[in-house]
Amino acid sequence: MKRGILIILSGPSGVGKGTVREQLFKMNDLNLAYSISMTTRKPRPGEKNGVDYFFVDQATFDQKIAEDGFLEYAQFVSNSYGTPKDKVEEMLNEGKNVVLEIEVQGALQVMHKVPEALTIFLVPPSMEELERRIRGRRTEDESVMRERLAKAEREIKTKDSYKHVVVNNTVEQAAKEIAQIIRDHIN
Ligand SMILES: Nc1ncnc2c1ncn2[C@@H]1O[C@H](COP(=O)(O)OP(=O)(O)OP(=O)(O)O)[C@@H](O)[C@H]1O
Ligand SMILES: Nc1nc2c(ncn2[C@@H]2O[C@H](COP(=O)(O)O)[C@@H](O)[C@H]2O)c(=O)[nH]1
Repeated sequence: MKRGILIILSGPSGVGKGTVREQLFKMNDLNLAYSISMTTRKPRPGEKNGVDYFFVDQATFDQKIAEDGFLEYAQFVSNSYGTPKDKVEEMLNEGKNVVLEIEVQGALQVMHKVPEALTIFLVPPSMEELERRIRGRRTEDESVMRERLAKAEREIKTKDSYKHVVVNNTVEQAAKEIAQIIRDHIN
């Protein structure tokens, strides 16, 4: 069986990565599988363990680091996030095109380890719109939101490290552009 490809979908918090990803997963020809990350962040209302994330405490996360169990991991605004590597490997071997929806430090680690990965950076139409989106989601308190927005300014400066940069004007347009990038890559 042909091995799948690794796809990194990165971009600042609140830009719409998760929303665009949901749209992409409706396109069956892309043969996508989602890598569920591990995090020490507390679940938001509606988030499910083993679906949105594996929610763990810091000791469990640190144990996973000690076992060399992550493809990449990073600290993001007071919480740890990482990609469990065994599952990614399994899905790639099953021929799936595996999507990592991760922040910039982790993305740079994967680019180093897997230079052939397809890397896509999603940017907002403007910083004002990014703030509107992250505020509109109502998942973070004011101080965390400010930290995420400050980080976003720095993250966007790394966009040229990615093979593709896509503006998330509308979910449909961004998903369509990313789907085409993936199709061009796999076909
Ligand atoms: N193109 C768009 N136009 C308007 N609103 C959007 C668009 N894309 C996403 N949104 C909204 O912006 C908010 C943030 O989106 P989402 O949670 O998908 O971002 P994210 O990049 O995955 O964030 P995080 O990295 O923090 O998980 C959501 O309320 C979502 O509905
Ligand atoms: N480096 C990694 N970043 C990850 C991973 N899983 C998610 N993320 C990114 O963290 C921020 C914050 O996420 P949130 O769910 O708290 O809003 C966001 O940019 C995610 O894409 C991971 O495994 N590694």
